[in-house]
Amino acid sequence: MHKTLSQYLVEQQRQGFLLSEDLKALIEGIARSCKSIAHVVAKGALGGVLGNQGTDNVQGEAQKKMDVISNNILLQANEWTGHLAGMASEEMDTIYKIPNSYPKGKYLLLFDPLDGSSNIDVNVSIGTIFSILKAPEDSLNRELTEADFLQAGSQQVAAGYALYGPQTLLMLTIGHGVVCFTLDKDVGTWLLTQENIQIPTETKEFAINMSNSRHWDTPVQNYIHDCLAGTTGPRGKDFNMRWVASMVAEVHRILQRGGIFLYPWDKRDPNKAGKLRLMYEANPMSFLIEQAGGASVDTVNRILDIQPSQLHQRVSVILGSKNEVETVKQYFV
Ligand SMILES: O=P(O)(O)OC[C@H]1O[C@](O)(COP(=O)(O)O)[C@@H](O)[C@@H]1O
Ligand SMILES: [Mg+2]
Ligand SMILES: [Mg+2]
Repeated sequence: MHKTLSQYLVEQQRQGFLLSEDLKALIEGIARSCKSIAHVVAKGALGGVLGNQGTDNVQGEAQKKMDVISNNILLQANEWTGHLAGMASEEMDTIYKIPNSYPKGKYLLLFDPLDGSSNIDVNVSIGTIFSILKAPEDSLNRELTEADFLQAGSQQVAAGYALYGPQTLLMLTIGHGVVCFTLDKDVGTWLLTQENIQIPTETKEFAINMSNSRHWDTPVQNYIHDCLAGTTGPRGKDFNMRWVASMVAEVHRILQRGGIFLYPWDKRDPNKAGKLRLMYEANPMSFLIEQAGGASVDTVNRILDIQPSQLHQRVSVILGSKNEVETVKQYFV
């Protein structure tokens, strides 16, 4: 018999893994929101949810209808529960403070409501990424500010993602390893299907958007060049390549069978630190990857140690199998 998400969380509490009632209920609430999003995603053209919304988000990216729908589902499902002080999302200009008419809680929820937007209309895997922080103690008796969210990824108390693919999955860490739940759509329940997920330390598979290669920095060019050289090159082995263009799908593959994922800084827009967002993508994914025995860096620095200075901050990301990340780091020193 598979355990349900609630049974798993109660068990974690009993084992003393510092899981408050509020945090437990918050995670269950996020999982319920992801179930709703999965339902809408699956309707596709029948639900009239494909295509563009006709608006841009704060980062100047065209929003898909599903970006906006998913964002609203997460806001509406979690604002009234009393577990949160505020929320922040890739799709909102600034933070969302819990309205005064609702009870205020002690956690902050940050999310990428729909990751892999370019894949929505072509029926390729997409997901929802989330990160939970504690609101600073002193913020509970005053107006919440953006600065309250600017905490290093190492401060996360939980993180995870839902993956809307051939199966609907929920990957979760509360700081004690990584577990995976599969949505049983017949009964609408998340059931525990994998525990103690461990990323193999070695790999022969990389994921990078090769079309950007002429814009890469020299260390990235050198690293990929050596991978492509295969058995006759300095790495002495043949590599395979994958690029789904949904970070959730790439990270999921790496959590299952190892690999390395790179979305590095490049010269297309030299003032941008990278494409991916630190608070909504890089931090939660880095927490999961480290909890599964992998590594995650910008170039040489651990992503979870970065002190954010802006809510929508971007970052260069290199994550995956530990020894391969270590190898890439050597190209930067
Ligand atoms: O289209 P590109 O440049 O290959 O970028 C793909 C990357 O962009 C992202 O889609 C960004 O996520 P959003 O869809 O949430 O904007 C990542 O999931 C993915 O790794
Ligand atoms: Mg994303
Ligand atoms: Mg997104």
